Amino acid sequence: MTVSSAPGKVYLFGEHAVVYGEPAVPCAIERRARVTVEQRSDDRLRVQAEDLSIDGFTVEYGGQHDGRHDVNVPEPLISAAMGYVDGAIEQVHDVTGEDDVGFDVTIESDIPLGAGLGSSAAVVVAAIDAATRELGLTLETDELAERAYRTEHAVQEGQASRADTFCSATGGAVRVEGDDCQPIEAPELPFVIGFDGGAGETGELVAGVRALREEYSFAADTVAAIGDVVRRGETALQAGNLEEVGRLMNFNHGLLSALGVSARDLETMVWAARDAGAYGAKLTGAGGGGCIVALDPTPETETALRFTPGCEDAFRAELAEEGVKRLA
Ligand SMILES: Nc1ncnc2c1ncn2[C@@H]1O[C@H](COP(=O)(O)OP(=O)(O)OP(=O)(O)O)[C@@H](O)[C@H]1O
Ligand SMILES: C[C@@](O)(CCO)CC(=O)[O-]
Ligand SMILES: [Mg+2]
Repeated sequence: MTVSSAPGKVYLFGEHAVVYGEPAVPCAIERRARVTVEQRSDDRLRVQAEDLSIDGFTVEYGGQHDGRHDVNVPEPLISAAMGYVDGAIEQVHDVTGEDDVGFDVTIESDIPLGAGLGSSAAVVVAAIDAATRELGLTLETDELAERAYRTEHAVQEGQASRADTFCSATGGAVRVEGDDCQPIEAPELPFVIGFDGGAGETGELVAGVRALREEYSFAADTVAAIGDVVRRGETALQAGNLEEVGRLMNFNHGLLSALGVSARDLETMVWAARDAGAYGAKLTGAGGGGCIVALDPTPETETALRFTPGCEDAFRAELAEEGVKRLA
């Protein structure tokens, strides 16, 4: 039995634009997906996802489509989850050369699903790491990140960046631009997260931005403008100037809004955070619903979010210095 965990993330700057080669700065947070893997004596895959709904579900299958599951979880949720786990195991078969081994996989996670905190990347990174180690192979972090990226790329139908998977594998604050991925130094960042209880479909939201970009040159300019905001944001980060970082987060949010990936609850939470005195606030991740991230060293934003209609949960997030953790 082998166990690995990997963290989720927030985007300080640059989601969506990073898919088109602009830089982005995601930061890993201490909310993790933990994946336990045990090799089977046959070639089947059995996946138990404890947190996919209140009840969790188990699905066992030998091929892509003969899934049988125990509890009443909506079919689209199951096929989405199986896409990531399937993809991760495919990478494991590929990198180890052992393509006829089966696994029992258990996923436990405290990252809300589809909410912009990188649950998919964390699950994929932890699953690939645990399953390769179960077969006696420990991947270097860069190789692990690359394999996890290929999985997200396949599930998101060819539209993914390396940002989420690199950040989850490496931990800390990182900078990603195309295939250039680097850890960066960052000052203490007082993250506050607001969660509306909802989710967005990353693949669909990315496809929406792509379509806008193709239809309107000003949408392409908006994506390029996000890149400019990120570059200024990096300078502000290096200088430890949180006021400027916050102002640029606000700008970044406005541009994401223009690209159609915000939502009413996200706007309400962003404004509640700003009114409470946060340095800045923006949606994080793919959008459409889910989470916002604000910077506030005082308790004001968290308190305000708790009383904001549409906000289901508000919490502080610590930077996760460590990416993948090998637990057993
Ligand atoms: N605990 C889990 N168990 C099983 N599958 C999970 C779990 N957490 C996430 N997943 C898979 O990841 C999918 C969510 O990925 P998606 O990329 O849409 O959102 P996210 O990664 O949480 O947010 P974002 O990409 O915006 O940061 C789920 O539909 C599911 O397939
Ligand atoms: C929207 C996006 O930029 C981030 C999702 O967390 C997609 C990606 O980078 O693959
Ligand atoms: Mg994701």
